[in-house]
Amino acid sequence: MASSILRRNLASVRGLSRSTQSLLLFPSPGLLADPLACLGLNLDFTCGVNYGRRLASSCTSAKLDLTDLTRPHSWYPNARRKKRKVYVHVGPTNSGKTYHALKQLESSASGVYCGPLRLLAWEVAKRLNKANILCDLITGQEREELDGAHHKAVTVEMADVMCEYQCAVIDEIQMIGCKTRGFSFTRALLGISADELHLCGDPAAVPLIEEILKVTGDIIKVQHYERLSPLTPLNVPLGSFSNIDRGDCIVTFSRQEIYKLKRKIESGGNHLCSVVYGSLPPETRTRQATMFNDESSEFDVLVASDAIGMGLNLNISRIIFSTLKKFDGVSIRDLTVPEIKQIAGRAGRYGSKFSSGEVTCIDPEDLPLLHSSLQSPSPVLERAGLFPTYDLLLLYSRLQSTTGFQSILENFLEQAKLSPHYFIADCEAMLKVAGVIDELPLTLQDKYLFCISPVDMDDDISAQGLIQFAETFAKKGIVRLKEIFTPGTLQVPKTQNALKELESVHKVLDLYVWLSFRMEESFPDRELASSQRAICSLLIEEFLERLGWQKPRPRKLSAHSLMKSIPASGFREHL
Ligand SMILES: Nc1ncnc2c1ncn2[C@@H]1O[C@H](COP(=O)(O)OP(=O)(O)OP(=O)(O)O)[C@@H](O)[C@H]1O
Ligand SMILES: [Mg+2]
Repeated sequence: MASSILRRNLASVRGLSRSTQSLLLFPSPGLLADPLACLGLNLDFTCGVNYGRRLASSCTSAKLDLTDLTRPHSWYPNARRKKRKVYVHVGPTNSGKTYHALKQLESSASGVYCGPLRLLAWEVAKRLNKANILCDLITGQEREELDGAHHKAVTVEMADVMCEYQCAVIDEIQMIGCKTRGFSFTRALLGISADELHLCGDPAAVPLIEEILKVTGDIIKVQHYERLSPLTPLNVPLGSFSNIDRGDCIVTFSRQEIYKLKRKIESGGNHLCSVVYGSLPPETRTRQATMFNDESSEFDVLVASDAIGMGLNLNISRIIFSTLKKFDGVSIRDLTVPEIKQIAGRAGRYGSKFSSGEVTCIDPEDLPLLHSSLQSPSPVLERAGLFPTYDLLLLYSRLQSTTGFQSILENFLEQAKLSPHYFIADCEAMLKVAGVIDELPLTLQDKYLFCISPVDMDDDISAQGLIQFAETFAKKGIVRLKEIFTPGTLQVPKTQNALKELESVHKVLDLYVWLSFRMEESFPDRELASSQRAICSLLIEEFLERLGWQKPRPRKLSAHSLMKSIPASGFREHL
């Protein structure tokens, strides 16, 4: 058969990852699997022009459609060789879903926890290691591997689909429907090769999971859970700010509003506020949460964005929504039912200081929406995210007349064929990166890597950081951090703008660390970047502690004293 000859030919081609070569030999038309498979492998993508021509003509004569993504389950031969027992733990927030899945993980000989956030991976690694179960921590920006460990806590993007486990946990599985990150959950769901797979999340994901797994031969068992402690929606709004009490968490969605509320509450003289929001470094978010949780700390109120919606274990007695609207990057919209339930569910965590929770709003007009949302089931998920693999894009690129990653990706996505249970991930952010690096003399693999890197292109400093890294890499093949950033020049921010700038500097250093794990020789200064990144978060915390509060407070480690500061950010002018 022409297609099997083609597969054999392709499998011997230099430049395809080992996993892809084996998949090409796997008898499936839905070939060229794993979206993230290439990332850990050292690939050589210098296939010549002749190869491109040969491949193009082979594909045409074999009528092999590279854009056919209708059988993603066949992309993962390791998982397909198993008849996995899939346990789906579903229920409301705070019902013990993750707790029960982790108990199974702990009692297994080997296993992996896949979470949606670095904070969750950290928490699980810490928990297992404390219980004397050696557990590696692997995220895009961290690799803490322990001799003899058979367990791993990872962010879902880092899940290894080539490894064999006795037990695997995928937490917050309803994120499979997330338009940007859903495809990584699909990949973990279809691809992890484990005897037992535990999925935790919202019941709204169950029909989709059952549908997707119909073709895998896995055995599925759904376990329903009830909330462990009561959550009461109040009939009255907060009223005056003098009603703010210990253990309250005020939720709002803009950074500016968070600091405004913090100042307002602290000016009352009775409370100090910890803050948690998305662009704070994750370690800062954890430390702010720890300070709020600590009964002996004076920071007894939390002001947060929806960044608290997942993961952090917080001693919250009452959630107070300052608004039920949020700007989602395009327009201002109402919060969805799942968002409201997820955030409200942080109050009254089982086993915390507050055994029952309450939820209310500042604006009385928001109460009806709050009440109805808490009583409504989340809308059933209909489709899971999907994204083509690098290898697939590489093969497809050989059939195109352009070398621009942006147009290759756009053309591919336009032609992609999917089954009704899937959607193609929103790759607007990737296309934005492609748009700025496409002209550089980089291989497709390098471009792909920069495009999937965790850069925030809406943040000017982060975007400039990425461009600087890509340009220097294209020119010299090696990016020394000191050429771009002067270590020892960071200082405690004095204004909101300086704070925002420092958050962005942290993101750029984080990006360097991320790149260093994938192109070790070209980004050799990982240690320096990590230490500067840690200093950034300490300085941010120093600022947060000083803000709105004049009384000096002893600290074990003063970030300020760590360095003598000169300019606001250590990055040279172009950053
Ligand atoms: N049987 C149990 N014994 C002791 N503690 C428990 C038990 N079940 C749950 N907990 C604790 O209750 C809290 C909530 O449990 P868990 O995190 O598993 O809830 P969840 O359903 O996963 O919530 P979410 O949807 O918010 O992630 C955790 O601190 C957990 O350790
Ligand atoms: Mg959970």
